[in-house]
Amino acid sequence: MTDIQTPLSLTIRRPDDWHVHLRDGDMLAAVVPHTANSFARAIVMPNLVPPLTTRAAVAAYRDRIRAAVPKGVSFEPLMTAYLTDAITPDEIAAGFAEKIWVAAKLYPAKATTNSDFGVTSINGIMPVLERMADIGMPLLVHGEVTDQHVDIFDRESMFIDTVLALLCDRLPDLKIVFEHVTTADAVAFVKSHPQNVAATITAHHLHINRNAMFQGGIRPHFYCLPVAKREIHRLALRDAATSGDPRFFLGTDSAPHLARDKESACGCAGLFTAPSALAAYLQVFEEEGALDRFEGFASLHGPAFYGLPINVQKVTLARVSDGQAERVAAEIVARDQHIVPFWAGQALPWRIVEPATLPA
Ligand SMILES: NC(=O)N[C@@H](CC(=O)O)C(=O)O
Ligand SMILES: [Zn+2]
Ligand SMILES: [Zn+2]
Repeated sequence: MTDIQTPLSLTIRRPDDWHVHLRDGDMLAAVVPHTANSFARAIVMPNLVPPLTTRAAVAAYRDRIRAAVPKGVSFEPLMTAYLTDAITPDEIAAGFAEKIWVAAKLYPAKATTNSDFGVTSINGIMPVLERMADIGMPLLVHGEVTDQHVDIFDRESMFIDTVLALLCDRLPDLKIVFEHVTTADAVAFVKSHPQNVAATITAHHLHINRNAMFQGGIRPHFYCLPVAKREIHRLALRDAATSGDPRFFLGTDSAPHLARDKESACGCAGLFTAPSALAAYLQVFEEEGALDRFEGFASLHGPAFYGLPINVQKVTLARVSDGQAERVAAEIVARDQHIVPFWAGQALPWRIVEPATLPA
């Protein structure tokens, strides 16, 4: 008996990535095509060295990103400002009014990669946050406390209790994106707030729990921040992502680092997921029987939160059989940059089949 299976396919508005790191220089050139291939727009994080804190620096970076987009592909970077203790409400509001940036990013100082210039006290930047609430500008938050005495697996839930809940009480109108949530606590927090509090969820946190970092040995390519948590948290994230709740949307947190910087005695945090993220998300929705909710998560909820139009372009994705599946490279080498991607060597279960080339 032959088993003929109709290939499963899905046509949706072209998705956006609401949290990505594109870096600069050769690394930027190496990674932009991977994001632009899957996503129409992306919120680009400002944690360069030095960080992007002025209109001039962000506008110049936006030009460098646009120049790195392959010909024939349409991709629009949505820029963000990096909040420091010193940044002024006027600079933040001017960049927003001039459409140089669409949001500002709060990195608690030393919480994660390139956050040394981040904010040391939320109270200290209250005038900036008040102005953002007034003008409807979203605050994007890396939500972890930085106290090294707090267990690394508790830093997100502790941030909710000691920082985020108080901020939401104090500025109930401020639009907040709780970035790359990793815990059931964060999911519950977002659900218990009105629509002005939302969250991004990464593909990797939907796939791995903390065991992945220690499977048969130490696995630096599964180390990111916030660090992956227990299985119950991964399941809560899968529930939230596939629930259809518009407060949860796609943000890969694709964060490339040179392989040698991760494969080190003190390896840095961040997973390069851009090449495989879309397929990785889709697999989750397929496994959860929620393919009909994928478009909301990937293409509709984010623009609604940011007050931006949804993409006009559509893409068709198809389930590919194992024999025909494209494999993610074991290592991506471009412009002399050696990067190990998420799902290295594995077959991608879904791919974009239409349009064959993404329109400009
Ligand atoms: N997620 C990470 O582990 N790393 C990010 C920073 C961040 O998003 O916290 C990076 O820039 O490398
Ligand atoms: Zn972060
Ligand atoms: Zn990030």
